[in-house]
Amino acid sequence: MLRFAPSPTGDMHIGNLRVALFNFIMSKKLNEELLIRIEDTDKERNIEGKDKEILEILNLFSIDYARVVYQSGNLKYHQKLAMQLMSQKKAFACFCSDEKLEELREDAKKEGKPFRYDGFCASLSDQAVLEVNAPFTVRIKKPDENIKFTDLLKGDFDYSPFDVDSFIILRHDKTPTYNYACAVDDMLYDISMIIRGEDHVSNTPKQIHIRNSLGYDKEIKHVHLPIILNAATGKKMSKRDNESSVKWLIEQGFLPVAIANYLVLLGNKTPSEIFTLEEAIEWFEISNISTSSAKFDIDKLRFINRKHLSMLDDLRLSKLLGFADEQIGKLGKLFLEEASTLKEIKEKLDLIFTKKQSCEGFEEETNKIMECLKNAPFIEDFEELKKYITEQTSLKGKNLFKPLRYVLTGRENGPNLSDIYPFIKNYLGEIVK
Ligand SMILES: Nc1ncnc2c1ncn2[C@@H]1O[C@H](COP(=O)(O)OP(=O)(O)OP(=O)(O)O)[C@@H](O)[C@H]1O
Repeated sequence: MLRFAPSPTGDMHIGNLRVALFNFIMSKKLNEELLIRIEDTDKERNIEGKDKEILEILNLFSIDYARVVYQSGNLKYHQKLAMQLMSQKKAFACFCSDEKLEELREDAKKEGKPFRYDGFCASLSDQAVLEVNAPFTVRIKKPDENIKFTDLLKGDFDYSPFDVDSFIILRHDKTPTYNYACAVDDMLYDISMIIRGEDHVSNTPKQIHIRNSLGYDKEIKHVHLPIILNAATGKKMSKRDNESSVKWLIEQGFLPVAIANYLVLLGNKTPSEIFTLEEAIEWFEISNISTSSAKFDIDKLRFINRKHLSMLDDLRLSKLLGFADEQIGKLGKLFLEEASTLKEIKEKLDLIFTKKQSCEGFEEETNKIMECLKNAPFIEDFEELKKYITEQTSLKGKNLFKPLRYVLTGRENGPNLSDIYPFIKNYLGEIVK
């Protein structure tokens, strides 16, 4: 089983989505199930409703999963297994106060060394532990040997016991810390491959050490994907960045298929530039992913979105634009030279259908054309339409074309009227109302 494990701490961004997509693709390739695990143990950072939003986004992208679990639901296992570790002397009660730990941190800083726990409580006798009447955390003992693992993308890693340290697994309130809950859950759900962002590389030896200590010997494969950076700030994308939020991109009119295409293409060797997820499942290889971080390039996404919009079925596009007429889908595609999203196409359509004022400098001509069209019979062809208006109004040349374009499209430039007309001829009454 594979897993995608988001925290419900903000809007899902495209860095998170890329991880979800790669897990989905690999679950299909390996013919294994995908688990969604909502990592909600850090109560203070959780935001109400974000879990539901994440699941809605996964559905929108057709990322199908076998089940959803909430990490907080496994508290009893986290605690039970911590007791097991304590009884086996692989973990110990730590009574060190926050103040003392802060002092150790300060000392390490002064010496230019990384902070490590000094091991004081590791050697307390059982009797001493029983006699101390103070709150305690549970720490796992650091490993005796180096923790090694191979990342399928980044190669071999080797961490000394000093790197791993004796770290807290249960807090004072006996809730699990991030690494502990994560390691236990990956074991409980029989996860075979962990695909996540490289911000988790340093967590991996700790999580392996926890499972080793619990006697779990099934090897889990690891893939740490490069981080996607915010193009403007050059920093790791965060759930607080609006313009990388998946919700925002969808609201702007980017198609899920295009966003997925962009995210799989980004920093990857692919046989073509434009593809669907189903196609990507055919040829996807972890080893083709670049190990360097990538910047989110919205212009590239706009280009890919245009391509997917142009490939959409006309009726489907029209429905996405709020109509149910394939002619409107065809019309929408005409605007793809200048529009890249559903929202931008919709803006052009709105200009056609909203009530017009008057074309500047051609007020009289505009009125004449409007009146003429209001009384016109149904005209099939644009050449005939021009002829008809000229016959009725004597307008021609610039005096005909400028106001006519304005009357039909609500603007002074854009695709050829002869290209637009076939798709709007059925709506003429509405357009000149
Ligand atoms: N900028 C990023 N690029 C690529 N992957 C990322 C990025 N940020 C997070 N991830 C990955 O997204 C997955 C879900 O993580 P999580 O929900 O904790 O997101 P987060 O953005 O790190 O959240 P928070 O900012 O609240 O810690 C993890 O596998 C994480 O490694």
